[in-house]
Amino acid sequence: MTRPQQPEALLVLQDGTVFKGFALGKIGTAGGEICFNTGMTGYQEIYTDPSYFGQVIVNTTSHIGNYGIQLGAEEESAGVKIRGMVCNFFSPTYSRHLADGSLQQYFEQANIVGIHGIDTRQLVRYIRDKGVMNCIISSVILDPEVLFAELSNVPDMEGLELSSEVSTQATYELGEQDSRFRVAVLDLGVKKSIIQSLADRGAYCKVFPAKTSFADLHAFNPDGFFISNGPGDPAAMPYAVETVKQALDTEKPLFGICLGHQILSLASGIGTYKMHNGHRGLNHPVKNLITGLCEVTSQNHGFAVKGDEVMDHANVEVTHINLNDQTIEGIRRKDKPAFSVQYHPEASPGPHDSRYLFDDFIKLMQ
Ligand SMILES: NC(=O)CC[C@H](N)C(=O)O
Repeated sequence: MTRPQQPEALLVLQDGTVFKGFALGKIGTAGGEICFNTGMTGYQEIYTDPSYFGQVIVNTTSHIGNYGIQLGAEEESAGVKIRGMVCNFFSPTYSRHLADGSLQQYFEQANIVGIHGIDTRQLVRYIRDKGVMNCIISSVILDPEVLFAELSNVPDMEGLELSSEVSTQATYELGEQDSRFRVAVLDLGVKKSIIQSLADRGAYCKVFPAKTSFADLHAFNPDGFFISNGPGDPAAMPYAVETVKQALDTEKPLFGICLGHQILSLASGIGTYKMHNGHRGLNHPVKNLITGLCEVTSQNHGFAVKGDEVMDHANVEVTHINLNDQTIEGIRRKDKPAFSVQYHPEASPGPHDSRYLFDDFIKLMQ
């Protein structure tokens, strides 16, 4: 079978390594932090997850685009949040009768630049060994040296505050108004399926912009606080740390996911650090140290909380650890009704092993 002529594209890494491939999505140039996700499915949920804002995603699954896209149902936020995409085989056509369109059109409309025809096994092994770095993709600048020079304009993820760029601008509500539980959701880049998981369990959620003051959250008279996932470096978010500190003082239940877990840790005096490579995929094994059971989890994070500082903390205990690298995956406060996990119990996409955490939060509010 002969393929139609495709526009060429280049991927250049921060250390100067060049990969050649073909353009997908919009013709253009895009740079960001290069991250790989090993999930076998759920590409649209990944691309619309606000936690990926500013990042170029390498999908290690070799076929991308083949089941098209669905508007609404498979979107974790209003529109695509990633900066760019890299894959092996990109399918411009799709076969699924429920799809609303092709991934190619979806990316074109969202101005997303991508590259395919890349040996993603080679690329992932490379960045796995060298560690996380920035990259740039282009289907218009095809001189590697010129493109490499453009890379210096891509900001470093470390120290970058991004939540306020993806958070809601105005408050909104979800769930039944006369519900037994009112939850104040601090939106640091929240995924839709997380708010839905709370609403499905009978919580009436009011979602607040990232930089909302504690006083405004408190004015909603919530039964509990939820601190969401989101992009960027948690250490660059003193405003959210301050809000969480004040929320803890109320002695009301507080639950954090991913970035929310990192913010709860910072508010408890535990530091965070940038990992050599993040955890991004659907099959990360986590051990629950309270029950002794293992969970298969969905993950997406590039920062983590400092293990030794958790261990030494008088009022914080480790509840979950990652069985691949022993990093901290969950904590709880001994002196407050507050807990958090580094991974994604809403698991959209992903396994459902960890959904009990939403039930635990509801029970704490009872
Ligand atoms: N999914 C998230 O909330 C990610 C948190 C944070 N931005 C990190 O990369 O570690």
